[in-house]
Amino acid sequence: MSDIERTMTGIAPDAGAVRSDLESLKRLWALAGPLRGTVLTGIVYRFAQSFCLGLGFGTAILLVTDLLKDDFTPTTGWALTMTALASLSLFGQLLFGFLSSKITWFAAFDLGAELRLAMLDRLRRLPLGFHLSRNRGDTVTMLTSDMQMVENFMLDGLPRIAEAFGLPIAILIFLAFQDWVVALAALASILVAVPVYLKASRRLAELGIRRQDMQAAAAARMIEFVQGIAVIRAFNRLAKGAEDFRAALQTFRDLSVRMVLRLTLPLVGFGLILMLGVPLILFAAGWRWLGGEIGAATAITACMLIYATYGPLLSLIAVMEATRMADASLTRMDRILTAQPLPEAAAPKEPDGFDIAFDDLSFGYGETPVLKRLTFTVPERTMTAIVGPSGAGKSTVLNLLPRFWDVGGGAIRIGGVDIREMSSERLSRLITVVFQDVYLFSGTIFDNIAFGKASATQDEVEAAAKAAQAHAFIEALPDGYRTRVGEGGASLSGGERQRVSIARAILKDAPIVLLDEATAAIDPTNERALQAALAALVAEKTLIVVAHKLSTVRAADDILVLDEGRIVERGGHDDLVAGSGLYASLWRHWTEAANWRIGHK
Ligand SMILES: Nc1ncnc2c1ncn2[C@@H]1O[C@H](COP(=O)(O)OP(=O)(O)OP(=O)(O)O)[C@@H](O)[C@H]1O
Repeated sequence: MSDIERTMTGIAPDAGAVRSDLESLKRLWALAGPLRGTVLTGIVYRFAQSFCLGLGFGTAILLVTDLLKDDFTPTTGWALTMTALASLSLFGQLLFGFLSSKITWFAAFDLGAELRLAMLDRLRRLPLGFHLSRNRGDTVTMLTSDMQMVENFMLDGLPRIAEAFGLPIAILIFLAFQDWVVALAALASILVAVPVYLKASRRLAELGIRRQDMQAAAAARMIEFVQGIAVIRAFNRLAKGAEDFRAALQTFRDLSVRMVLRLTLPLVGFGLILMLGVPLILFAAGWRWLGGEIGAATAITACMLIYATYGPLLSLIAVMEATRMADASLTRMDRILTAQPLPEAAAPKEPDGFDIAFDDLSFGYGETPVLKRLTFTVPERTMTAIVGPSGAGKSTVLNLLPRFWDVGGGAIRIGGVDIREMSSERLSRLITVVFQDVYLFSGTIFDNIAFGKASATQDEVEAAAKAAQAHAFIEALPDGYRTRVGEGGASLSGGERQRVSIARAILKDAPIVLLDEATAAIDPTNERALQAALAALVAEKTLIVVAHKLSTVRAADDILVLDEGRIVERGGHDDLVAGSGLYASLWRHWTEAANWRIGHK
């Protein structure tokens, strides 16, 4: 793997398992789950369609060999049999062709839908760290083009493999009835060529995965380009964005060319070995005819059928790339499907109350410890503020409560129950998180607020919006609550977005609220509205807030001062400010900054 690939894809070189075609088919088979029966029926129909074509050829053999016999006199029964066989071949091809197309289309789409749902479910259950360490564009590509590759393989590749074998098998059976030596001669080159094909395909596996990764990286660059368009324009870096995309495409192209080059020789080898069957059959047929073992008619028809035997198998060459692409897609999807989700409690417990206890808690995102042996409790319906310098680990404390990550050492208990022993669904109902960065989904304002409670009525949504001081500005929008906001809430101001997110949290009405206060100063009107909104949200709740504002810190029942992942001070505001520790110095800086702002107004 080249440096540029590693940089662009962010994927470790050993991240993709290299599988043979047969192993890939097995993997696909395992993924097909309950649809296996349908998939198999589709393949069997396609095989039958091809077999029926072979029946046509077989009928022709019988017809010619019989007619060429010296002592043969056609009878009505014979004519009827030939007509029936030919009709059966034609009718079978039409019928099985239709059935196979119909059933494989349905199976492919059903499988695609099932796989997408399985992927989304897995994505939902994976720790947040997994998502943050991945490129968002890569996940999107996996859910779109990788899925498409697998669907196409089910729809087209797999049936074509069945088809490639149906006709040759039918012909071989007919030949075997005529003369087993000729049939064996026809089979010999197939037996040697197929392993060559499988080996060649396996050689392509690793390149195929890298090629798909690069394609995903190119798509990711495009997504990044669109998402960061404002920054790119502000810094006049349009050319840089295009350059990155071009570099990704160039690497993708180079890998594709290498793949074709690497494919050429083994595929020519496969074709050559297969076609060696032609002289072999000619020799066998001639030898058997000269030896008087078979009639001239059999020898001639065997020679005529040579290309019908090998032609369909040669079409496997075209299927190889589709197989490799589908396999690469499967390998990429496996990175998600086989990633370890957060463990779920086998026998979930119910919390007794909503007090929170951090018990000797340690945590690091990687090797470096971020939180070091924190022990503190937050009694029910109280407010605890966490303060400290940037990077001290304040947001990390909040991230561990909803299990965005699992703790490294120690435990977090809510109502006496370790959060890992509750069901994730119960834990999610217990906690509302209001982030610094508000995310609104593309949809109406109503949908965005109702996100907090699936069954919310218009009245409930409006009541929550009123409490969050958002009703007035929502009513003033062109379509009120039915106004659509762009992805991320693009069409609203920062303060408006925040109040919509608080309305969403109010509607959820969870007993524990985690609040990562916005650091950016906002205008006084918005600030007042925001404070009122927050007051409505946190009334009667157990609240932990990462505090950046003087008003918030003063209002807290308890203040934790965090520095380099440790609690260095703890207590009420008055006691802490009277001391000479970190809090007193932080407080001095805050008040100086506030006075400075006021003085400069
Ligand atoms: N997803 C992550 N992956 C790896 N390291 C992280 C991640 N998030 C935070 N960190 C690191 O963990 C440490 C604590 O970060 P955290 O965001 O908890 O600090 P904070 O006190 O909230 O800072 P701030 O006040 O600036 O928001 C920092 O050194 C940060 O670089």
